[in-house]
Amino acid sequence: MVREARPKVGRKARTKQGLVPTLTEFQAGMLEHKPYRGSHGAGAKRNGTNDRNGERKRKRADGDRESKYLNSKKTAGKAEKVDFVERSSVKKAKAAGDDDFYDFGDDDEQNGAASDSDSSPVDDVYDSGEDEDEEGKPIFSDDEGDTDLLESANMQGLKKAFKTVGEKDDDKEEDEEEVDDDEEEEEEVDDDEEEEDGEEDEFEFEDNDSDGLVEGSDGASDLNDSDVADEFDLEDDDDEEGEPGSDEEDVEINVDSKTTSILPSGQELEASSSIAPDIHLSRTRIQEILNVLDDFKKLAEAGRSRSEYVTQLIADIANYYGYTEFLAGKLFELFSPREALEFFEANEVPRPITIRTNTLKTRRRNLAQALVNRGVNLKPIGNWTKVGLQIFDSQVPIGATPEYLAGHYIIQAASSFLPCIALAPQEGERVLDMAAAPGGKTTYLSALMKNTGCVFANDANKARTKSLIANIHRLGCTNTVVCHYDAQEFPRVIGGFDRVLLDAPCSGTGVIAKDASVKTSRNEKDFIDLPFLQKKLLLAAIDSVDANSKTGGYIVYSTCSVTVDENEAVVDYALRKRPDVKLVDTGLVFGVPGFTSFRGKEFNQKLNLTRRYYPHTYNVDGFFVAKFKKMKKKEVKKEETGEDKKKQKKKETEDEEEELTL
Ligand SMILES: C[S@@+](CC[C@H](N)C(=O)[O-])C[C@H]1O[C@@H](n2cnc3c(N)ncnc32)[C@H](O)[C@@H]1O
Repeated sequence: MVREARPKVGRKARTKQGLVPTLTEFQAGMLEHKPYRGSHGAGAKRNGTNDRNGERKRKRADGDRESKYLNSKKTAGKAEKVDFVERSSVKKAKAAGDDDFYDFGDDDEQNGAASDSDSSPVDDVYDSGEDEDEEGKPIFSDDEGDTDLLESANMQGLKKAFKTVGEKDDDKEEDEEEVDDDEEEEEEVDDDEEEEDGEEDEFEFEDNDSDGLVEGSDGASDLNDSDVADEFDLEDDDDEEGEPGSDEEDVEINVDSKTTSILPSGQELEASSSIAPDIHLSRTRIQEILNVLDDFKKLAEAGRSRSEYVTQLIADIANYYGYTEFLAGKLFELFSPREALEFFEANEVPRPITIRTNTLKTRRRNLAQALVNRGVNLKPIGNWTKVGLQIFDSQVPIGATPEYLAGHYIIQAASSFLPCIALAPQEGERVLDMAAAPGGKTTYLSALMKNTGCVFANDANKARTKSLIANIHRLGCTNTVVCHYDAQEFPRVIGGFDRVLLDAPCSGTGVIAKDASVKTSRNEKDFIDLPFLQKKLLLAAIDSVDANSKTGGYIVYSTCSVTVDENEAVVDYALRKRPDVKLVDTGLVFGVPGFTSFRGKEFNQKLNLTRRYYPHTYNVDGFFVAKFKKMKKKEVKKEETGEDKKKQKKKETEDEEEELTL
């Protein structure tokens, strides 16, 4: 029986006791991982590469944090339950023969299963995320090259992360289905051959989830609900509130006794400013403050304002997770306090390894079969993509298989598929990919166009075009022209495109799980400079599109950042500056609608057509996608009603003010 855990939209962790599970608990969860499919299961071995110093450091820091936390839990009399999780996990690890169970920070050998940047013959291709732009900060790409920090087993980790104490398994599917053969019919390779050789029967995917998201779990645990409850001592948590010994009661007692002392006094604050921050104090207080914020009237200390609690909460989050207070605050304000915590927790866990089938060379089922034969455990990502595969574990380096070298697939983050799907380029069109390196999206566009028409793949950074060219060659994209202009120079360089993709340079706040340096490297100036560049690039993208294109006239803007400054604010600006474009539906089947207002700022109401993606909701990188349609002159006139004109006037005044700040 296959059991699936899928993070859901807006799902809240039920933290009746303590925080969502810690990294140690996440890792403990990994040991339950079993291969979803195929007879070459590599057990709980995790994927990764040798090139992961930053990641190791982060994990060590997390390990330290965890052990500190466990110590603090013990002193707080809570040790038993946490300790039990540890002990039972160790037992499982031993049973599974996993000697490296505690070696989370130093797993070079274990991680040979994924793209190995040290040994891969295509080293140069994997440079994104490590390259530096002119300011010396990384340019973020969610594609190949960044994936070498990913680990397959984290899906189970996320499952544990969001399955907090007492939560029911309501999101698990027990039914297995074969993937509908119809979906394969839409793939590029001719179906007829397939039917003749009857390969459908040879390779059946199981259970393609109807919600179409990236799996939040390995989907392979054979524990049933009661096993899970036994294993992690969850039974009590489903008890009625207030029952003796229930965790609910623990929380109440905890809160009652601490409401007066959660926030530090002035003296304590002064004293703490001269000593090193206490991570386990922060962690405990995070939960206590969340409890207070849940029921402020009842639980707040007299004379303390909500903002005092929020300020302390942000400081504790910054301290515990290692962010600057500035960035912690900026990200915190996107969510409710509890959801913010889910977001920060999800940033501590790598996203699943995913690959995209290159339909110019093969079809997904053939690729899957070939990889299964090599000892790769995988399954389709979800219903929303016919070309994506999620890798659970592998006995071979995913970045160096013969299929990889032959260009049958590219290692690509699932979120990175989204802008290409939204752009939906058609055969025979002229398409511009304005910021293309290392080419994950360019090569997808090329495949969607079946190597017809022309994709202009541009990147301002000449060094990065090396990896772009390498990917284009490896994947056999013959309809592509590479250039390296500052994209602001379009359409002067060349214009009149049917479609333009602007996957903009951004702060990378959606990919913190991949690059923890974002936590401390981004400052206020970045969130002025980057949107400034993004706005200019977006206007250039719009101006490069032919409104009279017979088949297109579309622009897609995307970032792997979750901040409003880099997303809705940029799109709203473009709508004001270019009345000949309107937002249209992205066609993406999942994603949270973009903000139509944020912290007192009103945006164009059509911003609800844009889509946001978060690691904690969909187990994909944080991402943003907006799709515009450039209108013909006649259409623009029709759109402009009297009401719109009034609004336009108001916006123009705002624009002028904004110009002054830019
Ligand atoms: C998010 S990455 C693009 C990832 C790429 N679309 C992919 O899918 O592989 C952003 C890219 O923008 C490029 N870039 C930065 N400023 C640029 C500019 N002014 N014009 C064109 N490209 C620029 C960077 O070199 C970087 O490769």
